[in-house]
Amino acid sequence: MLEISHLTHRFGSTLAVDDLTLTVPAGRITGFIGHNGAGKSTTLRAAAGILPFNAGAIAVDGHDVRTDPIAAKRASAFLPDNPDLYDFMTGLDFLAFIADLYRIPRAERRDRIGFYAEAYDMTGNLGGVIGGYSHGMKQKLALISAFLRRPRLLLLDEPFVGLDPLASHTLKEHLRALCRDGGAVLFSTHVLEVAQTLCDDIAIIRQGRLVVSGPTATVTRDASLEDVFLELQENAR
Ligand SMILES: Nc1ncnc2c1ncn2[C@@H]1O[C@H](COP(=O)(O)OP(=O)(O)OP(=O)(O)O)[C@@H](O)[C@H]1O
Repeated sequence: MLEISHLTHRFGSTLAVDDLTLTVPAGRITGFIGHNGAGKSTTLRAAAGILPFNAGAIAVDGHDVRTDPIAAKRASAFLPDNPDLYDFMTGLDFLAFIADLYRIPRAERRDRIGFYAEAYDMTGNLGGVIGGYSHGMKQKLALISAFLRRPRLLLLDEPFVGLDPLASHTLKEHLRALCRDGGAVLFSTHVLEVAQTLCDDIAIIRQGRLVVSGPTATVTRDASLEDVFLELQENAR
């Protein structure tokens, strides 16, 4: 579903991502783990088609993000760690705007908004302006807008930070459901426990380079990775 080949990107003299190759298959949740500044957000933004990267190639559901950007963006939804939404709009206006943008038929949008708003306990808040939302409420609205689109690929940057335990639980269920329906998920996290319990696959990035990727059980069992895990755990603390 997502094919990243030899992705390389620099910000000035900082080599943020260095020759990274990673595949996220359909039907699987992949956890993208690394310490602060490892290159996770840069990779996710490149995959989402919002960061013009220096070298390499990325395809989403077979669509090259550089040569076929509209099809690639249509197939994926990206949630940044700090969603920048339109403060002057109500939550409902924002969702209607996204539904218009992605041409979601009226009956479907009503059903999906109703379903996801209920699931994230946002039904009573959608009439309020986004500027008055808490950080967690903004995050939930961004999640609803992503699920509303039924993306094939979901790219999430630290999605569990700021969510209450119930919303975190709901999100995990929705990620699993998206994969059951043939979609794929790539999300970044510092929390190893979340990755270990939720992910089918884990990819570890350090200083812009992919250290390892593969099925969670294999990656976490590999003794040579103990150092990487310890380092990440220290970082998380
Ligand atoms: N817009 C930017 N301008 C300059 N340097 C940047 C920019 N964005 C990221 N970087 C640098 O690129 C490197 C990778 O950053 P990135 O945000 O991808 O890491 P990350 O793994 O997502 O980190 P975190 O877990 O802290 O979010 C870091 O050295 C960072 O300082």
